[in-house]
Amino acid sequence: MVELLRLENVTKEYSRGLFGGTRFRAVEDVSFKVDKGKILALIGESGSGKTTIARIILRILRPTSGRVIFEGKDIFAFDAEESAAYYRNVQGIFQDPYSSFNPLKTVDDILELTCKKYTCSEYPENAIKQVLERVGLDPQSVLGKFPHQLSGGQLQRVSIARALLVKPRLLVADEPVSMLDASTRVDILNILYDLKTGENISTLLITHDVSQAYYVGDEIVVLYRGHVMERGDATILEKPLHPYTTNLLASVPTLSSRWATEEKIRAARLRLEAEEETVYTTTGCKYASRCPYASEKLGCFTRKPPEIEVEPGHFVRCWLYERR
Ligand SMILES: Nc1ncnc2c1ncn2[C@@H]1O[C@H](COP(=O)(O)OP(=O)(O)OP(=O)(O)O)[C@@H](O)[C@H]1O
Repeated sequence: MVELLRLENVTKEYSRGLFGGTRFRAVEDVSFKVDKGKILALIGESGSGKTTIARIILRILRPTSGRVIFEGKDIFAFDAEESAAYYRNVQGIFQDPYSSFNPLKTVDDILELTCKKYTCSEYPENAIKQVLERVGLDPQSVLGKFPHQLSGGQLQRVSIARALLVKPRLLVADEPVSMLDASTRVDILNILYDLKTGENISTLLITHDVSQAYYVGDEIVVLYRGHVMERGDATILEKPLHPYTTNLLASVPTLSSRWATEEKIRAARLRLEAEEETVYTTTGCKYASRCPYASEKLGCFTRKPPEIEVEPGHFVRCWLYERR
């Protein structure tokens, strides 16, 4: 496997509170790599730091510490030429396709502008038709239309087509299908899969949905409150080791189980709110207050667990796996 991008101990602190007086770590000591021609799925619940990581990789944010290495070089040490190449090589696809486009411009205008900015081809019209067909759109059905005249699924395909115009090496797709209906979701995930196998394009797929991650992910990274709790190839979702991953998989709804009662939902929400503040200041494991296995004896409440390689390529951040 050939590495394309690597995060090394990335930490991001934000200012919080009145006048930004307190600092808190939204992302802490995160390391993982994305290989060429592979899909890495980054899973995490709301607030776990997924978008922060995406924004760091897209160079919208700088990490407080740690490095992001693309093809062997720190992306925050690039010169102007390398930065321009990076912005071409790494393209973002976002959750809400409607907010990704200027509502006053037609699809042709939008794609031509991208072509002009990146001089994508000698024949922009042909290039545009080609990428639209690559994402399963009939050019005639979308060219000349404004974003609001297209469905969410069509528009998300247009945003992937726009990214493809510049021949990227890596797509950073932040919840790209969470606003789409179930069948359109699968179509878009299939496109990411086809781009990987056909054009060797890697994807960092950010999602809160474990089933999406398992559907297309070659590698999986499970994030909780800014920490990577477990990572490895897709089989880690078949035999999860971290109590958080196990819990996450157990909470995937199935047709045989009905939605929880109002009371249960309210209790869960209250518990999460109560945890919110303590979890960011804990000196121990961030999952300790919810973990059924957490104990004083293991040190879960006082010691931050390191990433432990439990089997080759399978990392778990949990004291249960400490070799004694
Ligand atoms: N600019 C900011 N200033 C202060 N806090 C921030 C800022 N951006 C994000 N945060 C906080 O950092 C934490 C991680 O946010 P982030 O958006 O990265 O999470 P996420 O996993 O993408 O969540 P979601 O799925 O809800 O988008 C959250 O607690 C959020 O409130």
